[in-house]
Amino acid sequence: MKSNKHTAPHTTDTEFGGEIGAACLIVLLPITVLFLLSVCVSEEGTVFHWPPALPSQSDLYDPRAVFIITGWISTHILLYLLPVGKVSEGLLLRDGSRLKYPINGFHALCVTAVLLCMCVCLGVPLALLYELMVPLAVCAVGVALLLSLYLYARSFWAPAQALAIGGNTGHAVYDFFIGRELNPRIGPFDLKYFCELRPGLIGWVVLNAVMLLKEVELRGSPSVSMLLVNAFQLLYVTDALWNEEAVLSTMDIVHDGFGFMLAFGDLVWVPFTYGLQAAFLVSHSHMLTPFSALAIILLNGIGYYVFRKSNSQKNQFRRDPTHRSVRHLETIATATGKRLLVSGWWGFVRHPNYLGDILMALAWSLPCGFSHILPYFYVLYFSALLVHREARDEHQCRAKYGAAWEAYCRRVPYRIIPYIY
Ligand SMILES: NC(=O)C1=CN([C@@H]2O[C@H](COP(=O)(O)OP(=O)(O)OC[C@H]3O[C@@H](n4cnc5c(N)ncnc54)[C@H](OP(=O)(O)O)[C@@H]3O)[C@@H](O)[C@H]2O)C=CC1
Ligand SMILES: CC(C)=CCC[C@@H](C)[C@H]1CC=C2C3=C(CC[C@@]21C)[C@@]1(C)CC[C@H](O)C(C)(C)[C@@H]1CC3
Repeated sequence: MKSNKHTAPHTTDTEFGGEIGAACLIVLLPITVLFLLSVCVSEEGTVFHWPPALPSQSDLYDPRAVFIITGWISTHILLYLLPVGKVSEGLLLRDGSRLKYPINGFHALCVTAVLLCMCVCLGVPLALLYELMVPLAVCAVGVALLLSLYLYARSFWAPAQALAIGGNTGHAVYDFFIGRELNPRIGPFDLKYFCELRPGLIGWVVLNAVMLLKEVELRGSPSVSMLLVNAFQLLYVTDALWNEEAVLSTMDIVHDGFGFMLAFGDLVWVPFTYGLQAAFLVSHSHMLTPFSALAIILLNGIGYYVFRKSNSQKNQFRRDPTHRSVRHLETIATATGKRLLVSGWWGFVRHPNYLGDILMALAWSLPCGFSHILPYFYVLYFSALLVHREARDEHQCRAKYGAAWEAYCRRVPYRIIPYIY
């Protein structure tokens, strides 16, 4: 990949099977979401039933879904634009500038929680959203598709230094999928940053709450499994929004363009597949023994501890290596002037944060029992995503740090799971 700060980067390395892989994913990803949701809400008891009960054409569209999705996204645009919370600067861009981002995602979550409670108190039939899951997902796919077309079109008017390194092969389908522009903005409104943390992530936990309400409607009270899935995933989303500033240094914001992959991932994949366990529990109730409930809580607790501690340690070290919480850690120098941690969490494995995330993913599936593979979809997909992400990051770090990275890999030989991988 070649670029300098004034010429458009020209991408030569492709991922996801290049143009053909991208074309297949654009078609297959939405179909997968609709398939998973349809299986989830069907009463089918065990593993897979073939042929699956696919939704009919009339199940796919409902005007109420269009109204709800438009209202939801508009509410979150308004909450994003509210002048509350601090404003932070992102990392240094190729042209030497830094963008400003509002840090008010946690406020948006709190306002959403208040609105949700008001709806429950006023008797708004929120459980109805359970029946609308498929049309809601179809409508969200439509929004992601329109947004990606807009992003692709506008990228041809963007200055060369605003383009991402990875999405400029010149092959339309691939570039549309990966995304050409790094930080597309309408005035101060950052489209990628907004989509990454607001409508999809908060939508995910709201849909979970709807599943809980539906279970109460059907069975009179929520099951322990449903309460655990809701609590674990709410903790994860609250943590993401509480630590919103840390997102500014993730690969998605710093490196990846904004195209169909992230637009679909943020607006459809996250809200409609990350919470499949709760949707599954509505149609397939599962009783947990007190011992298994405690074991699952412990697993989620350990996963969260590893995830949060390791992410915070690296973020603190990158922000201020002299801070008392990190200054005792052993490091190695790199030619770029930055140092790499080789003790503490980052001396245990090369991606301790991924390990914690995978342990939590497992804890979110176990409350659903073992009668069906569907609640395990998230942990399986997520492990594959993190193995792929680890390989991408490794490639970038090797290019960035050269010999120092090799020394780090010799010192810390395991990538995610000690003695296994
Ligand atoms: N729920 C979900 O769907 C997803 C969740 N995640 C989660 O998001 C979080 C962030 O993950 P991600 O953005 O992939 O990347 P990481 O937070 O793991 O960051 C990787 C970067 O950290 C720096 N780094 C790596 N090793 C060291 C070291 N030894 N010392 C100091 N710095 C080091 C390097 O950047 P540099 O040196 O330039 O600072 C590297 O590029 C993770 O917890 C992950 O599990 C991620 C994807 C999806
Ligand atoms: C199949 C497909 C289209 C995948 C696209 C991948 C995206 C779904 C994920 C890429 C990176 C993500 C992150 C989060 C959510 C999923 C996506 C968008 C994240 C916001 C979840 C909460 C975490 O605490 C996080 C903030 C660290 C995380 C950032 C990366």
